[in-house]
Amino acid sequence: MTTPSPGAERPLEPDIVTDLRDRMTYGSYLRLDALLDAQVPVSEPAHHDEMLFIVQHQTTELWLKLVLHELVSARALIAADDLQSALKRIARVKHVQRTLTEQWSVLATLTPSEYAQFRGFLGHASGFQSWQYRAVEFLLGNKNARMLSVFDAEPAARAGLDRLLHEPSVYDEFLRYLARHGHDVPVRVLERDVTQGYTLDEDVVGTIRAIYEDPEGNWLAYESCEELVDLEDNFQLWRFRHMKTVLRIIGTKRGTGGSSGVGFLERALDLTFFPELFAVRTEIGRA
Ligand code: HEM
Ligand SMILES: N[C@@H](CC(=O)c1ccccc1NC=O)C(=O)O
Repeated sequence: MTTPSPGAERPLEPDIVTDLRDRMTYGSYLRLDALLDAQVPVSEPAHHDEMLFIVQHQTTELWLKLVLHELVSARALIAADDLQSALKRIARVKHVQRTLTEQWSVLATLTPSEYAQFRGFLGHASGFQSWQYRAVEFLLGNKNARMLSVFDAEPAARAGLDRLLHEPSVYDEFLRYLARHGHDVPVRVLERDVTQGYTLDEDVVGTIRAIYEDPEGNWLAYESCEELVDLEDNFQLWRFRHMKTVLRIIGTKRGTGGSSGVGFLERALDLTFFPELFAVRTEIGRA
């Protein structure tokens, strides 16, 4: 084998298609014109590091689009008793979450001095106004109608969120699945007002405990519980990295969205989507 020398031209294989007139191409299929035209800095003169800031947010929104696509599908599959397929969707979401959590290290290369030079151009814009992020929170059960008010000027986003607010979450559907498959789930839980955030029910802890005390007898339900725990764990890791990245970039300044800043993000770490799945850990092995 000879190693090609650095300056050597790599020959094109003879069958590479080069006449692409009137054919679908990479760029046309992926709408790269629109996608790559969408990075528009607002700082004047344009600050070098604003590109990083924009790309970081846009890639996050693209991944959130996939997360929503998968979670909406997972919820429908659970409702249709196809838990296996739902778990495949959730497995994919978990990989996306890991990518999103890792991605914070790219933004962490933005220093406080660099960010301070263009932060003022962002006005009151804030991640708090990300409708896709709010949609994921709603789908996972962290419902809060007050979060809708920031979308008054975006009717399509508001309508989509309002619909999700009134629909059962992934966890609501999981508990209904358990009830359909012989597990004790109180009617008050099955018929709860799904526009409200989900709160712990002691009887459901007992139901989950029974599943954890006999994994072999409840394999699919048991595995599903653990997948949901992974999902929440990953979500918390993303929140934690966000909070820590914000701390290193703006310290404890107030947020552009009007919140207290890091304090607000820290409080979000106390939230739990699937309270019984965590409460059961304290019970297991107890008399
Ligand atoms: C320099 C980088 C960043 C800073 C300083 C920052 C700061 C903040 C602050 C202070 C808040 C609280 C709301 C407010 O008052 O504005 C917030 C919320 C939020 N940020 Fe960021 N952020 C940064 C990057 C990002 C990125 C890259 C994303 C990804 C999309 C993001 C997504 C969010 C979301 C979704 C919320 C709402 C969280 C919730 O409601 O629990 N942020 N951010
Ligand atoms: N809330 C941030 C600003 C910010 O990060 C941001 C601004 C515009 C669009 C998205 C943003 N990302 C997350 O909050 C701040 O207080 O500096």
